[in-house]
Amino acid sequence: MTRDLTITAVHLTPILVADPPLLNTQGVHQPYTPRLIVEVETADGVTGVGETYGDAKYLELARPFADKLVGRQVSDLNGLFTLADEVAVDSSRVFGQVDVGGLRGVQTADKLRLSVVSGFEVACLDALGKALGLPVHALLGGKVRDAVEYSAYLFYKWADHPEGVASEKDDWGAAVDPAGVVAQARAFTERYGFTSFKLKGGVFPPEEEIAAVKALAEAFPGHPLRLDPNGAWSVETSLKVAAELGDVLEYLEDPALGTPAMAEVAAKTGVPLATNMCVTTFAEIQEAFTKGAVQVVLSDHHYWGGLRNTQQLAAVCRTFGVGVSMHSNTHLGISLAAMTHVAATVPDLHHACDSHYPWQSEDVLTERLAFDGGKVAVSDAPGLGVALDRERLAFLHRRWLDDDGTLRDRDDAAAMRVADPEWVTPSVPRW
Ligand SMILES: O=C([O-])[C@@H](O)[C@@H](O)[C@H](O)[C@@H](O)C(=O)[O-]
Ligand SMILES: [Mg+2]
Repeated sequence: MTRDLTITAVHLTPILVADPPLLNTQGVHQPYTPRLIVEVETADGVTGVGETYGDAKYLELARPFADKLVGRQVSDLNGLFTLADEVAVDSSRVFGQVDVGGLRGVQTADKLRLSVVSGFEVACLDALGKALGLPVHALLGGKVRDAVEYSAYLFYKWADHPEGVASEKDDWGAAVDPAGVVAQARAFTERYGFTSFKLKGGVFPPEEEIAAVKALAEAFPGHPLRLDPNGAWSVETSLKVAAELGDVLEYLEDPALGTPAMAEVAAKTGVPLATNMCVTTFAEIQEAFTKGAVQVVLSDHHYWGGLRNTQQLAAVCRTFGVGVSMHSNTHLGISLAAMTHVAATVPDLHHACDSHYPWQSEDVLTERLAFDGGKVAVSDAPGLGVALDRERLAFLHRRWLDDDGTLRDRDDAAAMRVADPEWVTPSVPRW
């Protein structure tokens, strides 16, 4: 049997999906957040789907990339990086852009480019898997586990988005103190069976966040707990928090910003440090590992450049005795499926992965992925094992088209200014 794996069409659909008012150190999530859905079609009529960040700067790179992809083989995964280099040269305006201090670490042009590649890589793997009748994990060398564990991703949050903002109502309620955080954690366990918990910090003064983690430790004795202020603390504050919470934390995530500060913290505490901010590219590994700045790297397959790069990162971490797990930003089911396939192939995955998915009430799939006992079962169906709901996709795309441009780029500080006009993104360290 012969198959024609030539890519005959690529469709890019930017969408806006509902997002609750989750607080972080930069502000609050907007009522809708942009994502980009990628579809790759082959000559044989197979379609593969991918998902990545959907802000304008990603779209600017994704469009020329999509044009260049037509005519290539869906199996040419290495070629995606060469193509990205060509697009980067053509789009030198975007390529030169550097934005320091985002929640995803230093946002270099290289990372933007890799995030775009990841959406196409996942779509190509999905198409290839469907064409060959193999699940994505088999294309990655095969699963070593049948289910992947995720942690409950707790956020301080308001009950509603600020008044006057059109948005979907969520049923989580507010969480702005230790009791609210514990109630949210209970809801997570009841709804999804999670057994480990991560609290997004950097929102309230450290003493309040310490109290919240202590309350979690009391409510869920012996369960793995993490706190992630996204680099909002000084070295001194980080060490105080580590001393207070050392007995109950699985790890502290990005307490201080950047490798030198993280190395200073790591040198003076026994609490393991994790990051999705100071090690976000292969180029950042050497300094961080040499200085002993991090004990766990949280891969985000989007900005690491896809599932195969995530496997390579895991291999480097294994070599240096550094742990690996998965970071998450706001995402939908295609990305959760992709994360689950790659996580299923990583041998030493000793920490539950992060996922924002429970916070997303909307999706583009006919059937949402389910957490059972805090785990997602690894699909053995061809490709990712998910199906696109075209009506939902069209509806969410319509929302993107109707937006006047204010929500097409995620801006947590702008969302906060709706509630507090004086708000400016705090300088770092905040405490
Ligand atoms: O969604 C958020 O507010 C998070 O803070 C996100 O932007 C981070 O990238 C992330 O979840 C993290 O672990 O740092
Ligand atoms: Mg983090």
